[in-house]
Amino acid sequence: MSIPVIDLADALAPGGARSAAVAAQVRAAGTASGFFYVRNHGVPAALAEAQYALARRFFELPLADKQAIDLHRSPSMRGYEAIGAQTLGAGARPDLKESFYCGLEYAPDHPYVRRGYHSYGSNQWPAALPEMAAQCAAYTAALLALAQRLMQLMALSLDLPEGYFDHTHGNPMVTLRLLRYPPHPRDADERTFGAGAHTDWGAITILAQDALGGLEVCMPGGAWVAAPPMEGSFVVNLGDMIPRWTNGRYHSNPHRVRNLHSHGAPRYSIPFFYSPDYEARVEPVPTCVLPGAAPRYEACTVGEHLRDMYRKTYGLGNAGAAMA
Ligand SMILES: O=C(O)CCC(=O)C(=O)O
Ligand SMILES: [Fe+2]
Repeated sequence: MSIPVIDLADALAPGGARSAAVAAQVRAAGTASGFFYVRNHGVPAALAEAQYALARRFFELPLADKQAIDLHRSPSMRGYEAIGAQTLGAGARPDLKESFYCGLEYAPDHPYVRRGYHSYGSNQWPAALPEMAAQCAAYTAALLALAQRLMQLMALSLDLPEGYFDHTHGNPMVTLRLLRYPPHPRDADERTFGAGAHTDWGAITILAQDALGGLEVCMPGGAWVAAPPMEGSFVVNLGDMIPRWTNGRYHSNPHRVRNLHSHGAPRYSIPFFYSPDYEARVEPVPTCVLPGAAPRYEACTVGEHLRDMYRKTYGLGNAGAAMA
């Protein structure tokens, strides 16, 4: 079993001629590993290339410039995270990657910011890269449109009207992350990863990866397979919200990264994490629950789901308090 490639040509607009065919492919991927590639996805190649170029410029800044916008200075989890700051896999060593987080700008008087919803707020930008805010905003807008179209195709794939999830599209929780992985150390043990095995927590992740490779996906039988780069494509994977929405029919599978094949070069990747409106309800859709059967998941909101995920990872300490 491998990771399928889905061509989105003629399926990008509602009612598109190939929408039903694409929905069938989404259903096959969702019930298998929850991973698929997309091509002809509508995001201009020049926009993605500019985003890589920006990521390189950002990570090449002096450490002090990056530390000046440390994530921990931001109430909305935006900014720089140093190498080794995150440990993803159970029993793994801290991840060998550094990153930068940004997202949609929500003004201080936005109700969700006032309510202290996790990651709603404003960005931190490095003073040395004045072009960064506009480039990230343009890339985010393009990826947000793609993510919301994928939610429509997912609705179709579940035998629902394609607009079924549209009411959850307002005030989305969106995180764009720039990642740089140093070369994997030659003497690294089996507990060392660029990113340890994990599932994503949100709804849909759209990943741009450079030409070096290193991403591996856990298939339904438990085998790890490479998800090699494919020019002009993104890797899409379903996050933990989707099993909840589909009553376990679609999967959010573990994946991990090791920068093993780059001949000493750093690997860059740019995941875009999409979650719907923080207040939207997530409950098993009617087409995924047998008549008379109890759903496997309780209804919750997007915010409650994400809070559960943080608690699972960090315990009930600070993260729980910050989300309250
Ligand atoms: O860098 C990659 O290829 C994957 C990153 C990833 O899985 C994540 O950030 O959640
Ligand atoms: Fe991930």
